[in-house]
Amino acid sequence: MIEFKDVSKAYPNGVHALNHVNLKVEDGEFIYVIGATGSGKSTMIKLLNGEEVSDSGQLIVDGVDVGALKHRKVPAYRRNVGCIFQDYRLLPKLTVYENIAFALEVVGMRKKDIKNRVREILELVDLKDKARSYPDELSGGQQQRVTIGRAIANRPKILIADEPTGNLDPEKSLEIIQLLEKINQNFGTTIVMVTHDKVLVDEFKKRTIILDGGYVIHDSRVGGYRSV
Ligand SMILES: Nc1ncnc2c1ncn2[C@@H]1O[C@H](COP(=O)(O)OP(=O)(O)OP(=O)(O)O)[C@@H](O)[C@H]1O
Repeated sequence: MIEFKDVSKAYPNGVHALNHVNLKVEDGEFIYVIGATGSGKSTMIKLLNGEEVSDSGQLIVDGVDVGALKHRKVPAYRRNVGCIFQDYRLLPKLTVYENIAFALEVVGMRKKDIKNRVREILELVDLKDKARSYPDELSGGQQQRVTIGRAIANRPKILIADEPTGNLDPEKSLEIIQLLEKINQNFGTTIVMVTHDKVLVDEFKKRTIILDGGYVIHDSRVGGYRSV
């Protein structure tokens, strides 16, 4: 479970990016976080992946008080929280296979297990035929599917997606949301997705959180832009 308990975060320049956020996300939920530019969405994600620490309040993820994590424990925590971004962030000199395998090598998985796991992942993200390709030989949608594969390679309990369809056309965006839904259903992965994509939010309705000026101003179980 993810629980924000009265969480506030200001940056050194005095901007209050999040204010008294209270939010509970149960295991296996798939939620959207929406809001205008500067409303605090990325800050929420940075707190979740341990990149930033709140000034007050508590963020509990899977029983871990993230703000109180010792520096050396952050990498282990991050293994449980997969992240994908708008700008893919693949390693350009590694093939698709190697990009995914890398995430498993760093946690010390055996070579044989890595091979099996990467094969499974490539099947899931429908890129078996691109294993030997390099990122710049792939379309945007394909690159995003590789990053999703890499993010879930370690079977994290939580997957955070920061505008995963931001650079994609509607058809490719649809593929990405369908893939995320499959991961959510097949593995029970909790998914928190920040998005500006009104069409997706309206068509694939899910619990939707709206941020405004760092405040949660709406938490709709019905979802969809029109109903909030
Ligand atoms: N590192 C930083 N230092 C200072 N201010 C920051 C920093 N990061 C974000 N902010 C400010 O905090 C506020 C919230 O920013 P945040 O990036 O969380 O918003 P967002 O909702 O993700 O915006 P966008 O949709 O444009 O990505 C904004 O006013 C922003 O200018």
